[in-house]
Amino acid sequence: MYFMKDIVRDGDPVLRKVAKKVQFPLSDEDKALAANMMEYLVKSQDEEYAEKHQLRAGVGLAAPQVGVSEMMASVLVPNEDDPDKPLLKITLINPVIVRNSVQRAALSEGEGCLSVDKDVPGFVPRADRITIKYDDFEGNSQTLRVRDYPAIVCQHEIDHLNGHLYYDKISKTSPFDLDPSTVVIS
Ligand SMILES: CC(C)(C)[C@H](NC(=O)Nc1cc(F)cc(F)c1)C(=O)N(CC(=O)NO)CC1CCCC1
Ligand SMILES: [Zn+2]
Repeated sequence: MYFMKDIVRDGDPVLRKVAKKVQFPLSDEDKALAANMMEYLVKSQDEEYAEKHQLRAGVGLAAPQVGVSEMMASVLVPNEDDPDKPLLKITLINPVIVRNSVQRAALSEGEGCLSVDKDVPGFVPRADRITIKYDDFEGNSQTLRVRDYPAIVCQHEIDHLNGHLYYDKISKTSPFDLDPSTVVIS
């Protein structure tokens, strides 16, 4: 299980590297890494456990954030209506975004990051819909099409694998200006 002490913070060079592709068959270490990353997200969304262990409730976690420069990220987007049926629960291995909609989207509250302790205000414009090619645990290539909030989370995590942080994408000149055609997601 990871705790906040295990999460690498901005300033550590590992967050600015392009991570290495994961090799198949998965090593025991990589299997454990995937399990531990998803476990963090599950436990951090359990209010009682998160409170007890002072965890920030996470919807996504990328391997570089726990100090492992490999192309693996976990995503767990809860479903307000039914906690037992998350909107998206997936481990993305060697993910590549192969299609971006022209339509842009941004979270109305801006973004944050488990690895960035400071608050950086401003809209983070992203694609509203994306198609991701990734490998599953057996090494088979899979395709995932996501839109809106789950797509924002996937883009945020895949950025981590390529050394990007959310605030890199906030406009320096006008952080709260948005192209009028951008979908604002609350
Ligand atoms: C940085 C933090 C504020 C902890 C953010 N959580 C979040 O935005 N809210 C949240 C948490 C839940 F558990 C359930 C829920 F529906 C909403 C987050 O996990 N990330 C993931 C991250 O830092 N990955 O590297 C930041 C988000 C900003 C936009 C997408 C991911
Ligand atoms: Zn992040």
